[in-house]
Amino acid sequence: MENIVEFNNVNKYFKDFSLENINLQVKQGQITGFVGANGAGKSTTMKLMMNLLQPDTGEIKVFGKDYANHEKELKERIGFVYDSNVFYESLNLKDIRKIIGPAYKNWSDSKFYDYIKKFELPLNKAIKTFSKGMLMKTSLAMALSHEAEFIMMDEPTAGLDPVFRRELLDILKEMMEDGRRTIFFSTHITSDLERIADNITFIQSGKILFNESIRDIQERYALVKGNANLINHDIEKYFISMERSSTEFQAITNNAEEVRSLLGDQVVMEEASLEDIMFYTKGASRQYV
Ligand SMILES: Nc1ncnc2c1ncn2[C@@H]1O[C@H](COP(=O)(O)OP(=O)(O)OP(=O)(O)O)[C@@H](O)[C@H]1O
Repeated sequence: MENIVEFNNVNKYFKDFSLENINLQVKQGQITGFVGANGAGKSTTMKLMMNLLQPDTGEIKVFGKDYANHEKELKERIGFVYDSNVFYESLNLKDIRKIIGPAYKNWSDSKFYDYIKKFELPLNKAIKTFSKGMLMKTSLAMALSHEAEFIMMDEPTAGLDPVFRRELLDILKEMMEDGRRTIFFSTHITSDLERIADNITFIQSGKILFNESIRDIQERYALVKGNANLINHDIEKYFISMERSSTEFQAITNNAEEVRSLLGDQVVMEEASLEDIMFYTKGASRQYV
């Protein structure tokens, strides 16, 4: 499978924060969810992906090409979807089409009008009257109208009501059906990931903790429960977090296969939710990752 984005040993230093040695691949034809706590470095990583920031060291390639020599082509192929209004507030969608359309080689007016209709957006109303969800759909319609193959979104569902959120996720899923597009989006909402993501990239304090398919993550991690007398140093090293009383323990492992082979029927193993995995991995990362 082709990588749409590749970060190779990327470092970016700010005064009080740095992205450290980022190695990251975004796979073609898939939806990757980008998660991490507030301030972990998600927006900074996405700005690097769009060339709004440049790395201090390391290499970034998009569609196998660098920005230094292919900026215009890459910008044509990428759609950045956001929920804030970057246009004059009094403009409507018809005005915006006239400004944005000519900027893109592959712009299609008919696609634009199709999406506006599909997303039930008003053509003649000023943008300042749009809700957050409508702005998100506007931005998505723009990206799809210039045939963006790689769609990047910074927290697309934050602040949307549950009905609208599900509608937007369904639109994203539908967009993926012809297999030509790739989506990379940041979110704090794990149910969004469970609904649509194929892969998860997890960043913490400027470092990537994992970048894997959801299926692999769910196979690798498990909740383990059992009698406290089963715990010894050899077992404990497979746990990224553990709570223990004098009689029982409950732990989370990132090596379910090994724990199963060591403890088998003596313990109960259950699927860990993404929320559990992120919560416990975060706490454990200083020690184990
Ligand atoms: N231009 C800049 N100059 C200096 N520091 C910066 C700059 N941009 C971001 N930072 C710092 O980098 C850190 C990471 O910020 P970033 O916006 O990438 O996090 P995030 O994961 O997107 O957070 P959130 O989920 O809250 O949006 C923060 O501590 C922020 O203050």
